[in-house]
Amino acid sequence: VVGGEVARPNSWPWQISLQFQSGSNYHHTCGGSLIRRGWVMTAAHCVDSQRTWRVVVGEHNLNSNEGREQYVSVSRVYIHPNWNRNQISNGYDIALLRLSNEVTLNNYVQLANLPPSGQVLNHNHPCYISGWGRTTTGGNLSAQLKQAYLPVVDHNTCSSSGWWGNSVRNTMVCAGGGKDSGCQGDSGGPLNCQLSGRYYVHGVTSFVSARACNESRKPTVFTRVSAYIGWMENIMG
Ligand SMILES: CC(C)c1ccc(NC(=O)[C@H](Cc2ccccc2)NC(=O)[C@H](CCCC[NH3+])NC(=O)C(F)(F)F)cc1
Repeated sequence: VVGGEVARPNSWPWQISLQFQSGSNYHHTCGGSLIRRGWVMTAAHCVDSQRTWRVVVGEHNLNSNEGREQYVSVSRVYIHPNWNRNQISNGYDIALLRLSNEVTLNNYVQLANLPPSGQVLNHNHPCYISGWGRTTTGGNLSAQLKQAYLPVVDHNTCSSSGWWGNSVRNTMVCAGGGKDSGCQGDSGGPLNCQLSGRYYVHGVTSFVSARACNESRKPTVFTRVSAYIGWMENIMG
């Protein structure tokens, strides 16, 4: 996350860290959202390679053990069948991870609220991105979970010339476009949008400008969760 601030610990209790094994260590690579005690929603581009994954829930500082973390391995990866890694602008950047066992819910670990199928938010609807991604373009990951206020940019604006043009579809959500943005390492994480006093995970972080994470008029682009509710329910049962 470029800009924004460090989140109050566990204030986004469905936020997970997706990590891959490298030797005897694990490295954070993407975010995700806990949507059932045994299921995580993330981006397809995070998991379209053969790696040993683990999910950490209840995480805040990646570099210290704060006693709230639960570590669980991934038993199966379900990537959307239409995902094409060479055509990120086609969308379908969404995947489900079946966990090898169910996590315990508590004050630090909660399920995400998902939006109703088909819901589209209006321009400037209040949302926050959260993640451990780079804090500047080309910079380092954040040790602590960060958040930034990224209001929705409607499709009409986001797909206009000077903005993302025809690189965005209405199965995506744009948000931000100013000084604050997502950045590498935030992929797969949630766009948390407020609806009548509760937060819903309305987006899955997908892409930013290749020039600069917070390039102006290139809002962070998210997979629109409400476009994939049916697919997810089919997989999870
Ligand atoms: C739609 C098409 C024109 C398009 C394709 C790719 C991009 N962006 C990108 O590729 C930039 C590149 C980059 C790398 C490092 C630092 C800064 C920027 N990376 C990204 O946007 C990666 C997803 C890449 C998936 C590739 N298999 N996502 C993210 O960084 C995140 F966190 F915002 F979700 C932007 C647009």
